[in-house]
Amino acid sequence: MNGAQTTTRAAVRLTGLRKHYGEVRAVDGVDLAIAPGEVVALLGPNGAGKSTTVDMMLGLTRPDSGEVSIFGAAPAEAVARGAIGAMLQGAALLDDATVGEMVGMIASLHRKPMPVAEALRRAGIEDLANRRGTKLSGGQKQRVRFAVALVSDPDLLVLDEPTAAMDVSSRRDFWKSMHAYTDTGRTVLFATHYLEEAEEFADRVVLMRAGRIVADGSVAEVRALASGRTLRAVVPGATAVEVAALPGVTEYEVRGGRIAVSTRDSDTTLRAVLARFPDAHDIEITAIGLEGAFLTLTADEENDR
Ligand SMILES: Nc1ncnc2c1ncn2[C@@H]1O[C@H](COP(=O)(O)OP(=O)(O)OP(=O)(O)O)[C@@H](O)[C@H]1O
Repeated sequence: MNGAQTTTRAAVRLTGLRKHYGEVRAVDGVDLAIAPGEVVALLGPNGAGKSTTVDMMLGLTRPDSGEVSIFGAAPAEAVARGAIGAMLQGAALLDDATVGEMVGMIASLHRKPMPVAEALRRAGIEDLANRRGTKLSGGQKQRVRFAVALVSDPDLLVLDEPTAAMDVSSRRDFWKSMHAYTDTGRTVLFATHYLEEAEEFADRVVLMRAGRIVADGSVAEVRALASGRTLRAVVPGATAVEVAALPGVTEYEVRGGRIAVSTRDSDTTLRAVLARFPDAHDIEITAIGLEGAFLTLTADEENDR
């Protein structure tokens, strides 16, 4: 865990980052180092502090305390150098300009942009080059924002919920283009609500809750933090007291002859179920997924504020 903390020159290094809004501790002491080439998913429930963290990384919000370093420089400098490409939630697009003009305008602000046609191709919107901002669907606008993020040919891409408003097939295409980009060794940090996107596309998952990082590691590591299995079975006549007494059980539910238990040791629990309830049938054991880990690790956030 935190393997990247030891690298000498991190792509991103956040140290003791804090941002409070009155009573709300939007970001409450975040330390994070991302090594060049890593693809990191920033996960967390609504209000966890993801967007505030991203805004501070980009120099859009000034931290109350702590530091942000992007390839060893302050955010404003990294942005001016074209080292960061950002795709923000609902970033404004120009209604009267065409897609090609918009991406071209951003390209002209940078010293070494990639050709506009290439940015459009990478974002999968070559066919929209002449379309005006007002005529774009929500998902198409997202791709235009992606092209804008790419056109400076940045080493670090920061994406806040990039696939919001995209349908399933656009989402798949988006991640395909993203892969093509990360295969060239670029660093990516993306905030998302989609656990499957984190599982599928990130090398590393950083889980935030109430302004803090509560888990950081590979998908498998984060999943293991909330390790355990769920055992479900039809067990005629089982009572709550009997089920609660089964070995290994941490949580249980008994309803209409069906039991569902969370267990630390599913082998032992299963043996006990079969010994005590020979009529048990339709037995199913499932591993806790990233979703289970997410729910466990982000539970009780209201109590933390
Ligand atoms: N400008 C602001 N003024 C006051 N409070 C703010 C401001 N920006 C964010 N907050 C609060 O800070 C907390 C963290 O918000 P933030 O947008 O960073 O969370 P998030 O993890 O990105 O959430 P979401 O998944 O809903 O986008 C929330 O409680 C939010 O209401």
